[in-house]
Amino acid sequence: MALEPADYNRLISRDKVTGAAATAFPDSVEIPERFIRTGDEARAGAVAGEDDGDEAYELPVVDMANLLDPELSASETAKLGSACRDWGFFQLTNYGVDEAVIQQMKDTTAQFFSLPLESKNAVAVRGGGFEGFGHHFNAPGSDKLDWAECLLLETQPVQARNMEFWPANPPAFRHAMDRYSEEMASLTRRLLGFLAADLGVAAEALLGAFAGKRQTAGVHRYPPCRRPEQVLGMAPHTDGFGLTLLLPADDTPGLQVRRRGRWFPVRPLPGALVVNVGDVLEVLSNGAYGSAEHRVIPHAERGRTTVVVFQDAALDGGVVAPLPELLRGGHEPRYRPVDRLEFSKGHLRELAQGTPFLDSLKISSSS
Ligand SMILES: O=C(O)CCC(=O)C(=O)O
Ligand SMILES: [Fe+2]
Repeated sequence: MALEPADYNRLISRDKVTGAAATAFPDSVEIPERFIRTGDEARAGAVAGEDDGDEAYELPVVDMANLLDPELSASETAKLGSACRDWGFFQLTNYGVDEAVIQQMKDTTAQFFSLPLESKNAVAVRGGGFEGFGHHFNAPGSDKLDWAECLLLETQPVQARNMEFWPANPPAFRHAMDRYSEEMASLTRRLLGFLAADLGVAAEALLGAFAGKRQTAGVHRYPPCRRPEQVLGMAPHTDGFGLTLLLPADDTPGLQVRRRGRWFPVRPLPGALVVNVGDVLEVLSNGAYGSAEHRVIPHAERGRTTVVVFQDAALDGGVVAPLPELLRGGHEPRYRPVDRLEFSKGHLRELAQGTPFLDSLKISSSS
């Protein structure tokens, strides 16, 4: 059974950005209580690079031009595979999308966020729903807010769009998002061919799992915060879809990836996308790829804007399970199959209450 946007509306609670929150952002010396994360586990953990000198801690970089070059493709595909196995994250360069589409997405996003709050609230979340302009998801057990504002939209398939949440101002936003969304869907298909080669399955098997599935966009703005150690731009989480593609609209750092217990800051390369494995792809790959936890820390002086696209996936019948091809030849499944809707509920429960979900699907090996 497919998960309808309406299902998300019942599962997710988002808050409208109020005038009080909006005035907290520019004047970030006195942080309102609702944003303060002091004592929060979410802020815990060593950050790599701050205290460990020469250790290499950069995210792997994968070059799409190399993937497409017959002479370099095999070694670049191996690099892509090892990034997905070892990090669950990589930066993608030379990804071959028309620069004008990227630039218009960045420009219209910046214009949208610079509008007065009343204009942005023309597309505000409604009734604690999922789509529209607001804060990120809120955990029912906690009323803490992220130091961020965010526009969430269903972008693919086209019939799933709810245009009342697509900003009419700036006037070029809708067109920009439409084109950007199409480009990201086709880039995803290109990447899936190489991921399939790395996993040793037919390209159609992986492409089939993503074909016709939802694409959701998250447009995020993290205002500067003069007390960044007190707040979070986004709490630690994994992404509950197949694959995530993130466009940094500026060069402000802030995203951190958890690997082997430490947080690794992502330094966006000019002209690169940040791509990561979501929970669904971890299961499809039978655990070969890992969906890594990540979080956002605001910058003390500079705002940060990102445009994120989540590509969903599932097997026939709307089931999330390891690709059957990976189980041939006696390989045991490492996750039990679960209906896509149950999967979303489990993931959202994890976001809200911290109950680990993917772990609950893992089949412990009998040997
Ligand atoms: O904006 C970012 O850097 C991260 C956003 C993110 O993790 C998400 O939207 O799931
Ligand atoms: Fe994320």
